Amino acid sequence: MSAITCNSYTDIHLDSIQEEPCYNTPPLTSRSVGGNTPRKGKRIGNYLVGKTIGSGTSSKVKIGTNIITGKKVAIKITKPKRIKERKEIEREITILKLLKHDNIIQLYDAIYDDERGRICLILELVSGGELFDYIVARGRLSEREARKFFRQILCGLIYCHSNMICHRDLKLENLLVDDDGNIKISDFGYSNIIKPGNLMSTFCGSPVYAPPEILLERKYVGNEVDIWSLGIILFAMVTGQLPWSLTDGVQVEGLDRLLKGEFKYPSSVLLSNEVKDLINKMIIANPSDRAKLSEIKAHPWVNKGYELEPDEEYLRKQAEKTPPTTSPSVTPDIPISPRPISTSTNSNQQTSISPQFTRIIDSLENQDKNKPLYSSSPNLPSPQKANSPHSAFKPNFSTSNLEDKRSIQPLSITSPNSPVSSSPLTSTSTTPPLSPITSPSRSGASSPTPTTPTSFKTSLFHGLFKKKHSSSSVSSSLNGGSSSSMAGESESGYIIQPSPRSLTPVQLNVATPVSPSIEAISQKRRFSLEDLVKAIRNKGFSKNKDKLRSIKGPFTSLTTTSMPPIEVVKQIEDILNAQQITYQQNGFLFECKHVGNSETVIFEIEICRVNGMDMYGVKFKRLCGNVWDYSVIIKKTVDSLQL
Ligand SMILES: Nc1ncnc2c1ncn2[C@@H]1O[C@H](COP(=O)(O)OP(=O)(O)OP(=O)(O)O)[C@@H](O)[C@H]1O
Repeated sequence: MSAITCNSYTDIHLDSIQEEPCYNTPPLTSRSVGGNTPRKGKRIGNYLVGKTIGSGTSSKVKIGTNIITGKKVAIKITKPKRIKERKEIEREITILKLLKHDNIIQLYDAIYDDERGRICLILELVSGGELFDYIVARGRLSEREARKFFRQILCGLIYCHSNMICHRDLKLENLLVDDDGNIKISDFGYSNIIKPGNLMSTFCGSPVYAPPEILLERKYVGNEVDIWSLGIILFAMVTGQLPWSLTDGVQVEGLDRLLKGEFKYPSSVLLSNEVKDLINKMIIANPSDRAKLSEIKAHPWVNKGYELEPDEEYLRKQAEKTPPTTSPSVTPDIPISPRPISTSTNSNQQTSISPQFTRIIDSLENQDKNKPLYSSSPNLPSPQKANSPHSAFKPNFSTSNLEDKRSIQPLSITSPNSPVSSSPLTSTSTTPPLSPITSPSRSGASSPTPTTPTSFKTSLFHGLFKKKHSSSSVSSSLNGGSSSSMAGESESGYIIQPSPRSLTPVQLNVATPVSPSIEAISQKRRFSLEDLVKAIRNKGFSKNKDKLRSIKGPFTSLTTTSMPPIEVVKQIEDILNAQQITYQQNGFLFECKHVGNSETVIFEIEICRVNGMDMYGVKFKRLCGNVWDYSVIIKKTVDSLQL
């Protein structure tokens, strides 16, 4: 590479980064080789650039070899053109730097090639390729094998969520398989910090794996989005198919069912009731009804044939790997047990967030405000440090409900004799296993709604949507795999990328025999999440009233809260059901009808944002009926609300 100016770590400004030890190689130009004999070929920093092993919408991933140590890495090269793209990659760096877990891809370094406008992520190389390809090669996975992968995905995700990070783009293509058959969650470009009481509104992810709230452009908390995607992933693993067919362009087949969370299992695939039960509890349209990670990890299917729940097993393995010592021989990367501060989200919910973590949240928020991202040198562990005992997994898993309690030990790297790591098996999850299928929308262990089974012949994930062109695995690339180009954008703004590999979704509405086989569809146009959201808008699914309105009031202390509106929605549903009030819900608006002895009362309940404040309010409006009856109902409702 000629005259590259690799301002390695030019300017990341997060304090957390500075607290980590600096193992970085010094910033290099292409001619600086750290004392060793320079090797020929393209270089990025200290890395000799090899073959392309994958590519995404905005990146190319190549094999790199550290010219000093000879260690192989993956180099994700991005050339952000827009601020949004740059933010995404910077966010990915920021978040990846915080995460150290065996089931999450490790970031070793980030190199800023200012001259060529590139940002290069030096990542742990995962040689087995994408889980997507793994499934394609096999048609589908046995439940046993799916369980093994699923437990590992769960471990990584529990770690993320307990550290208040949601991924928001979980899909088979972002789950890499290493040489030992272990999962590594990758691509944290859309990940975000879950800030208690705050809702997210960015629509992101991949159409096939995105839940209704994203497609309908509603606000969401974050965790539930990942749970939905997890459900789709499990469905795909065990059936080799997707629950819905979202066909090319704006002809969105199966969309109504997707938005309602209705799907059917292919009749050609014999599945256990347990796995269906678990999938049914994850793929649920209403985000607050989706199973929590604490329920999922305790589910009988997840633990069949295993002694411990996934995270407990992980901790045990970590403890076995780390020899017990009385005093830590190495200073932890991040302080042990940072003094927590409390962020109260509501009376029942207490969240402890370390000052360090708060800084990170603030930094990410500043990113959103277009503040400069980089101002100081980040210090990332070098590849040589990848297996440091301090990369052990230490979230607090003893909570019975991770999402609800949000009791976290963010980023606490615990020394081998710290309380957490010394007793890794003391997790005391009190969450009972999930009960048998309870979802009212699902009958038995199968689909909730009678829909015609459909075949999954081609393009399950690929031809339909934006799909990365990657070689089938790193190994094949090492043996001379082809290179690929970055995805381009068409004039219309659609992402067009010829896909050499494709899978097919369940073709609902088409009475063809179910086939789990996967055929390749090439040259099929993909469409992005944006296109799908537009299509939904055009179809009129997404109405304004689905959005949270911002109003001044009037509100009282009994009708205001900092609780996420989605939780308030759930409460209102429960209260109305308990009072036997019929209602129709449109996003944050409930149109209610109470048939009394004398008269029918019709009224509205709406959850709104309190103008200019980070609070939400519940607003009531009588449309018709007796005022006295109405006030009795409202009093009861307000008294039952726990805001
Ligand atoms: N560490 C790694 N080791 C091996 N292969 C990798 C690694 N990271 C990424 N890849 C390959 O490169 C592909 C693209 O990477 P990645 O998903 O991170 O890119 P992206 O541009 O963020 O993708 P997207 O289109 O989802 O935005 C992956 O699907 C995978 O096949």
